[in-house]
Amino acid sequence: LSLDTVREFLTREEDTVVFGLIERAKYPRNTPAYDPGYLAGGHGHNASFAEMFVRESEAVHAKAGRYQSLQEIPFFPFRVPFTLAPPYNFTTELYSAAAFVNVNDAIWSTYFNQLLPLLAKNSDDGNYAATVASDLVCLQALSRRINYGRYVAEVKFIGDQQNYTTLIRNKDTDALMKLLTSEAQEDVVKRRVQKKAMVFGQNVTLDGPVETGNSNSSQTSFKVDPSLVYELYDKWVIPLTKQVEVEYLLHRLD
Ligand SMILES: O=C(O)C(=O)C[C@]1(C(=O)O)C=C[C@@H](O)C=C1
Repeated sequence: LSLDTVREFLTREEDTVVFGLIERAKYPRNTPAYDPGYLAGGHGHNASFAEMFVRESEAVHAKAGRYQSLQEIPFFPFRVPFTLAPPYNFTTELYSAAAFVNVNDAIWSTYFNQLLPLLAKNSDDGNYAATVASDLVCLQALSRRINYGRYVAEVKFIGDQQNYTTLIRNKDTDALMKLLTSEAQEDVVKRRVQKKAMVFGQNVTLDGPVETGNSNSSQTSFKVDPSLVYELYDKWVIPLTKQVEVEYLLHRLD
């Protein structure tokens, strides 16, 4: 594990996040799928259709061993044994006391409350199952990307143990945040995801050249607004990743 390899992972996840958003943007808001009142009587608590779908899907994934790899953390922790496949002997680069640090709760509420209203058109076509299936893909991609901050933090800790150890001992959250931040890198990431939204989200036709999405072609319309993807990273994805990094570091010497 090195800073280059963890950054490569984050870069590849950008593709998954952007494609996920493009797929979700195919469907309208479909608000009943998120309304706890829609499933009357469900499972004895007020879960929305989206929540039920994610919970049931994750149970299948857990059974298939998806969360044996620490790269992914489910939104709903289970004690479901994985029975569909033989175990794989994963090695982990993470420090065990900090390995399960995650911000899935914050990702969940940010996705449904802040992002979806900006992403999907405000109407209802009844395709709730397909819609929440695409939410699940987005949530998994965002969670994998953001909670990968654990790996980034491990690399940074190993690379500068002396400074990090002092700050961790002092529980100096602000100084940790400062030490792990690279504004130049954040700028690269935000501009790259915006460009990916332009490249992946253009309409491809056989006539004419490939649309480049440059600002003087006013015809160009993208499946997801590239500036929304920039903002998603600027306001949520990067800050939450940094929160994971800080929380991981705070447990790095436990
Ligand atoms: O690449 C890093 O160094 C990271 O820590 C990841 C990340 C990001 O979320 O993209 C977060 C904090 C840094 O300021 C820069 C980028």
